[in-house]
Amino acid sequence: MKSLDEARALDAADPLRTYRDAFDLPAGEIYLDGNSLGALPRATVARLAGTVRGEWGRDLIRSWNKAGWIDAPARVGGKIAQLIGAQAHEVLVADSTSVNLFKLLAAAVKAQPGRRVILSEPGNFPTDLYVAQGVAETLGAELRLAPREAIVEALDEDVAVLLLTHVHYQSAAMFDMAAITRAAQAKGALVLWDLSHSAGAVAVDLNAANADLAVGCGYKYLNGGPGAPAFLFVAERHQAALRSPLSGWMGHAAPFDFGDDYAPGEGISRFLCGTPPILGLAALEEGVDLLLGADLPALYAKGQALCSAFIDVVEDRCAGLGLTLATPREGATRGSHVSFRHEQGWPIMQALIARGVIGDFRAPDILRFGFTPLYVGFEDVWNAAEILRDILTTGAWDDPAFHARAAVT
Ligand SMILES: Cc1ncc(COP(=O)(O)O)c(C=O)c1O
Ligand SMILES: Nc1ccccc1C(=O)C[C@H](N)C(=O)O
Repeated sequence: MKSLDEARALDAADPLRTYRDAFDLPAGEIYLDGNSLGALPRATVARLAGTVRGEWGRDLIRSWNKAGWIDAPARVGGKIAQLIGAQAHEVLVADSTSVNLFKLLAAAVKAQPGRRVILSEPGNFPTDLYVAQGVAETLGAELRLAPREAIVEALDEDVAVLLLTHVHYQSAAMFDMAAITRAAQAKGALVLWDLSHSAGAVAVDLNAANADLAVGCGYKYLNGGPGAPAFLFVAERHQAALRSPLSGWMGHAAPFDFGDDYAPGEGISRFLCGTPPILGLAALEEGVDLLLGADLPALYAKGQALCSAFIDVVEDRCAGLGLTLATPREGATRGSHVSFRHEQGWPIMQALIARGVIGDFRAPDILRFGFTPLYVGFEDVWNAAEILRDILTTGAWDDPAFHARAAVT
C-alpha cells in the first residue's frame, strides 16, 4: 500500500466495510486493540437493556426457563463452535479462560495416570503457565518448558498434555495446529490449544486437526465485552472419560435433584461449575452473532491483508527509525495483530494513544497493533502508520507524561 488514496480505494472495495457501523466506536480514534478488548457492538446495548429490564427486572427467576438462561452456556458455545471448526455439543461457554485452563489441564492429567508432565513453551501467555504450575502443584505433576523449535522433540511418554497458545499474544506467530496435534498424539499426549488470539481472527478447524481440547477468551475478537465469559472445547471422543476438578452443581447430571453426591453431567455439560453469568453471556452472544453473519473467509483474508499492509507501510515510511518487526511476514503463519520492537516502546505507545491510535505495549519492548477486520479499515492502517512516523521523527514520545507507567497495560 503506497498512498492514502490506495488505502481509500481498498476500503471502498471491502465487502465487510458496513460492519464498522455495527460498532459504537469513538469518533476520531483508530482502535487497534481488539485483540485485547473487542469493541462494543451497537446491538449489545439494546440486548443488555432487554436482558436487564425485561428478563431480570420483570420476569425475574422465571427467566431461567422462559428466557433460556439455563441453556445459554451450551447455546452460545454451539455458536462459537461454528467459528472454530467444532461440533455444537463440543463447546461450552463458562468461567474465565484461566479457570477453563485449570479444569481441562487437571482433567487431562488425571485421565492419564502414568503420565505426569504438562509440556508448554517459555513465553506462553503468563496465565497459561501460571495455571499449569498450579495444576502441577495440586496434582503432583510437573511443568516442562521447551522452546517451540524443540517442542516436538520434548514430547515423550511422560507427557500427559501439551499446552500451547495457537497464536502467540506477542509475536502473533501461529502454530500448525494439525501437525503439532499429530506429533503429540503420536507420543500418546493430549493437546490443549489456547485460542484466545485465534477465535474470530483466523480460520480454526479443531475437528479437521483432530484436536483434543481448547479454551479461549470471549472479550477479544468475539467482542463479548470486558471480562466476558470464556469458552472451552472437549472433543466428543474425550467427553465421557474426562472429569472436571471443579465439580460444581451446574456440571452435575441432575442439578435440580439436589442430591448429596456428585455425578458428572452428560457430555460437555460436566465442565460447567457454578451459575452462568447471564449478562456476560447475553453480551457475548451478540458479539458472536455479529461474526457469524459475516463472510468468514473474507474476514480472515481482510485481517491478513490489513496486517500485511501495516507491515509494508511501517517498514517503508518508518525505515531507519528504530523499529524491528516481531511478527511473521507470511500472512498464513500469523494471527491478526502485528508487533514491532522499539527500545522506547512504552513512551511511543503512550504518545500514539494520546494521538488517538489505540494499540498496546507488551514488556519488554513490544508495540502491539491489533487489526480486527470487522471494524478496522485500510485508511486506519495508513493513518496509524503516518502518526507513528510523525511521533518517531519529531521525538514527540520523549515527554515525561509518556514515560509514566500505568497499572494496566
Ligand atoms: C493467550 C491468552 N490466554 C488467556 C488470556 C486471559 O485469560 P483470562 O480471561 O482468564 O484473564 C489471555 C489474555 O488475557 C491470553 O492472551
Ligand atoms: N484481559 C485483560 C485485562 C486487562 C488488560 C489486558 C487484558 C488482556 O486480555 C491482555 C491480552 N490477553 C494480551 O494478549 O495481552
